[in-house]
Amino acid sequence: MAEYNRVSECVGLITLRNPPVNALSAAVRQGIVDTVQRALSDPNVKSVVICGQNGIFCGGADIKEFGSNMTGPPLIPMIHAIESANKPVVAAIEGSALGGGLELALGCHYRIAHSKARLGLPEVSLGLLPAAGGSQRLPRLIGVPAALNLITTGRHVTAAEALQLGIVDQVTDHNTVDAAVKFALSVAGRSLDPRRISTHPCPQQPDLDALFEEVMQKVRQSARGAIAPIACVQAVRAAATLPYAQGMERERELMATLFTSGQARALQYCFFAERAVGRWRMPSGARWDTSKPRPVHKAAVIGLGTMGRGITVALAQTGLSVIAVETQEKQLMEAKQAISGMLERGAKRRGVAPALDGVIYSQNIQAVADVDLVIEAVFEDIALKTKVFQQLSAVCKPGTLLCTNTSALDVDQLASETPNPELVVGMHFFAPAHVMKLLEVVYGPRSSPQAVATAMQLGKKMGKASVAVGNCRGFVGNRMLKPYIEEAFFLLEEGATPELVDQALEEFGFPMGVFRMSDLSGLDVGWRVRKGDGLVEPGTASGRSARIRQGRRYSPLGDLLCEEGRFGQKTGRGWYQYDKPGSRVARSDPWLHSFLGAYRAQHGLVARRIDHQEVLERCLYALINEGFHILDDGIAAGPEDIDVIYVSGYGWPRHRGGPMFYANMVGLAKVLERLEHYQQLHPEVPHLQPSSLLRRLVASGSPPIHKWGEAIKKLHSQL
Ligand SMILES: CCCCCC/C=C/CC(=O)SCCNC(=O)CCNC(=O)[C@H](O)C(C)(C)COP(=O)(O)OP(=O)(O)OC[C@H]1O[C@@H](n2cnc3c(N)ncnc32)[C@H](O)[C@@H]1OP(=O)(O)O
Repeated sequence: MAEYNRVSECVGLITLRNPPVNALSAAVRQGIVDTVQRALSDPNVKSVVICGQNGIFCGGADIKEFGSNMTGPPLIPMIHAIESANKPVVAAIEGSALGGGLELALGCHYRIAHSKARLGLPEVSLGLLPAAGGSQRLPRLIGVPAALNLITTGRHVTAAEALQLGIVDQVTDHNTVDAAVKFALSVAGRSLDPRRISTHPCPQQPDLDALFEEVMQKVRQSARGAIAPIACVQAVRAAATLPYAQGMERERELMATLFTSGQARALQYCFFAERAVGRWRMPSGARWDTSKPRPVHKAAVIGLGTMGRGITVALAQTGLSVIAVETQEKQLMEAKQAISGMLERGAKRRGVAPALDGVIYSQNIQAVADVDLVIEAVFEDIALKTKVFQQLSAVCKPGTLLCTNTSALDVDQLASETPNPELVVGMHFFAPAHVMKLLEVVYGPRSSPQAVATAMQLGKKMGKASVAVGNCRGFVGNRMLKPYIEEAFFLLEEGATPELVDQALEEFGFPMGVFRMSDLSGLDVGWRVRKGDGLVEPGTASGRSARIRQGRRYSPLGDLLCEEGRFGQKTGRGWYQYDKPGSRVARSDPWLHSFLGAYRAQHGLVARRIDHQEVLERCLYALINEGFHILDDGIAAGPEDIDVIYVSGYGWPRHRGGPMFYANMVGLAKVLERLEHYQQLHPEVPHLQPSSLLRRLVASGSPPIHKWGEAIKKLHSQL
């Protein structure tokens, strides 16, 4: 709702009240309509100030209302009434003015912002466009290029940048409402005609067509199939080329298509899923709201290879003191140089001082004696990690949390090697660790809730999408990736090429298909894991039996490439060829195609035509099926956890919401039917065997994704 007061005798003060972000719910919109009318009809009121309670102006439309029948006064006429008012209306912006919140402020005649405020039109990230006049007013106010940038990226700007762009009229370090009231008094009685943005023409822009063509091309390239950024460009184009009323009509048409689109649903689901994963829970019943994190002031990183360096940077950038340990002097010196460089570049980008003094380098593990938390990032070898954990247990002060960055080893086994297994959790970062958003916090049966709470809080401080998951082979992300990669290998055996598979996945929205990604991360990584699992048999034994290992279908294609020294980009050859080792531009490799032909002939395989649909169904449904196993095993608490992991760490296109959301959109019955179909064709592939949870969900009527939690609980209790 909105509260009305008269202050300084002749200023009507309207305060938006809808915690936590004063979203423009039906009640708030009604409150604004009523209070604005009251202020305008009160002859004692000379000017009006609109502010938000609790230090935030407005977080925009209430996203929770979007799925339902929207009631209450619509935004556009409400904002129009403010702009047309015959008394000056001033927006007092503290905290955030985002989306509909900024559109409301753009309808006001003046905007005063606190220096710490952030403003933006982030609708594009929810699959929408600023459709309460924002796409028409902002270009008129700040010009087409700047408006295009803000509206197509959804980025938030600081108050200082907003002032420079001309979005706000004044920035204050003091009480924003007081400043706005003073300002409102000073402008009472002035002509408002020049202050009504909708009446302005768009500032002239030379070569408008070329500008829009260039931006459209850029947006299409980066959108990876998302439709909202394109609609945003079209809406701004309308602002630049049409009178306001016609531009508004175009804005409405474009929004009508976006508003009900699957992409908007997916993106809005992601918004809430990212917040939901912070409310973690463990099978033991431990939860985020009953588990208190320990304070972490000082941390240590053991092992300064690629991962350790990135983790050190991520920790130092949060303001923590970090002890970075590497036992070999040469490696330590190299790491110091690399970490300093990363900190300097990061600080330059963010316009702050680099936290170089926050990191102390040491060759001696004794240096970590007084830290609150250690992250071990040594080579992936259980004997080495066990030794490190035993040393840490002896050296660290009581209560120090011991975390491992392992991506493949058993966190429980490591915990069992320490006298305090309750203090051990996995913190699985993704390379490069100071850049990638995802962090899997892996708990074992003995990890204490406090240890999980501490790792989750630290992840949040580092700006990571932190997801608490149970301990199993590959945790959540890599466990689901395994069947996805295996299906891609099988498709090559059956007649596909890396180019075909990658094209299908990239058209779906992945930034890179599975083979280009494998070339980037290195084919030797998977080879080492398969060797460790006893799956690799050197040489090229032929016939069907060579492709059945440990009782299931196996493709040795990746191993054969590694035997040829083709490790991907780093060797200049992999599934593709590169100009030179380290080069990033993948080119089709005729050698690979004849290798595949010879391989098929040797194994008696006849290549058949494979289309994009089959690539998507085989790779994605196998991955999704593993996701259902993970939910059934209680490794992930809910589908949101899996989806956040895939969107923030594995390049799953955000506008498709994550694998489990995608399954929900496709229809669980359809996913089940296709898995059954492929399982019949490939009975020796266990990962195509539909998970029992998927079957049970379909049998119980395929509940929508937000009801899976209840369904899983119910289905488990019936077992
Ligand atoms: C057909 C015509 C229809 C016309 C429709 C008109 C369309 C208007 C366009 C819009 O305005 S769309 C909304 C645009 N706004 C945003 O995208 C902002 C989203 N919010 C944020 O970015 C952040 O929440 C924040 C405002 C910067 C605050 O960040 P902070 O880290 O402090 O808190 P959070 O944890 O993110 O949020 C707290 C709590 O509030 C919920 N919430 C936030 N914003 C909204 C919102 N706009 N609507 C509903 N709920 C919102 C958030 O979900 C958290 O609650 P939860 O229970 O933990 O999930």
